[in-house]
Amino acid sequence: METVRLDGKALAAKKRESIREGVEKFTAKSGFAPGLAVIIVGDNPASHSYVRGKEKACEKAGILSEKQHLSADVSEKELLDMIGHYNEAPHIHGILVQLPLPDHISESKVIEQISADKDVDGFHPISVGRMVTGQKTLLPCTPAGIMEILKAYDITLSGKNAVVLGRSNIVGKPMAQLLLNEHATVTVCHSRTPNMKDLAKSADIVISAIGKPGLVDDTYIKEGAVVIDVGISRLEDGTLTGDVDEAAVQGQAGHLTPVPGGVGPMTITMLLANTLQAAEEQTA
Ligand SMILES: NC(=O)C1=CN([C@@H]2O[C@H](COP(=O)(O)OP(=O)(O)OC[C@H]3O[C@@H](n4cnc5c(N)ncnc54)[C@H](OP(=O)(O)O)[C@@H]3O)[C@@H](O)[C@H]2O)C=CC1
Ligand SMILES: Nc1nc(=O)c2c([nH]1)NC[C@@H]1CN(c3ccc(C(=O)N[C@@H](CCC(=O)O)C(=O)O)cc3)C=[N+]21
Repeated sequence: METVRLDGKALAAKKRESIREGVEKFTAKSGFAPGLAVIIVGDNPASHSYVRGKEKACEKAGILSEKQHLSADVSEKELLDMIGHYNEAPHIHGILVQLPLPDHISESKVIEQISADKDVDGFHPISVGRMVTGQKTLLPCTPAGIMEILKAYDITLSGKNAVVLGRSNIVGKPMAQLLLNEHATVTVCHSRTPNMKDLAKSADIVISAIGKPGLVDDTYIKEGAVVIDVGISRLEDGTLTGDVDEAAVQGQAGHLTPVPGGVGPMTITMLLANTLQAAEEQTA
């Protein structure tokens, strides 16, 4: 069978245009632009490259972005104080602290310090609680972006078997929850799952968020299944690659997101959407 490529990049371009129009209306009405504070700690090149991508996207959408670069040995208190400052800043509607953080800083303390109203990553326990109970909230960008891809390609979720590979707080767990909210039957696999391949092979939808290049080949995929590749790894030659062995699943999968050009561009798009949503809610 022909594998349909799920073009996250093209969908992201379309959505960003409509977000740009929403931002323009917001700015005309309120007299100020939506504002995003991005805090990055340390000198991890991958993190800096993602943050550059976010800033560029904000600029194109008309969102004000304010970057704070802290050194890797900054104290936890200093970071918490900076977040406290942005919680009170009227020109900032969204706060993002780029992960991972250095080991001496508690990720959960930092996330809880962000005001839930400004939690554009959707990682705060209040946001997570609202998501789990099906209330309106700011949703985590990567899983929300994947839901938009599935919707844009009319992929039915209700009654389908979905298998999520990975159980991180930022991708795997919220992904499973959003699929469940749309009435899929969801299985979550992780490093202690003995029969991950069999579980994946039985699924209508496989979402891989592990970070192991090429792990998912045709032996994991049922004929016609929808395959979403969240993984991003940089190979020695500098190229980016996903968890899915694209050549192996070609012709076996019904649908497949490429890496790059699949989930990644939609993650940034949902960050823009969340920042606009947060600004609208804070000024309503
Ligand atoms: N496209 C995008 O927008 C984004 C992409 N990413 C990418 O997605 C990938 C996952 O990110 P993230 O969730 O933050 O990663 P984490 O490292 O936090 O989580 C990885 C998960 O994979 C599981 N795992 C690791 N090895 C195996 C294995 N051999 N078999 C089964 N399960 C395994 C781990 O299990 P356990 O819990 O038992 O340790 C864990 O649950 C990375 O490549 C990351 O770069 C991340 C965010 C956004
Ligand atoms: N607080 C926080 N929020 C995050 O959302 C967050 C984070 N920390 N830490 C790291 C991960 C990773 N992440 C990506 C965002 C965009 C692309 C992306 O745009 N990828 C492009 C390629 C980009 C390139 O060429 O470098 C693509 O897949 O096509 C990828 C990964 C967000 N994350």
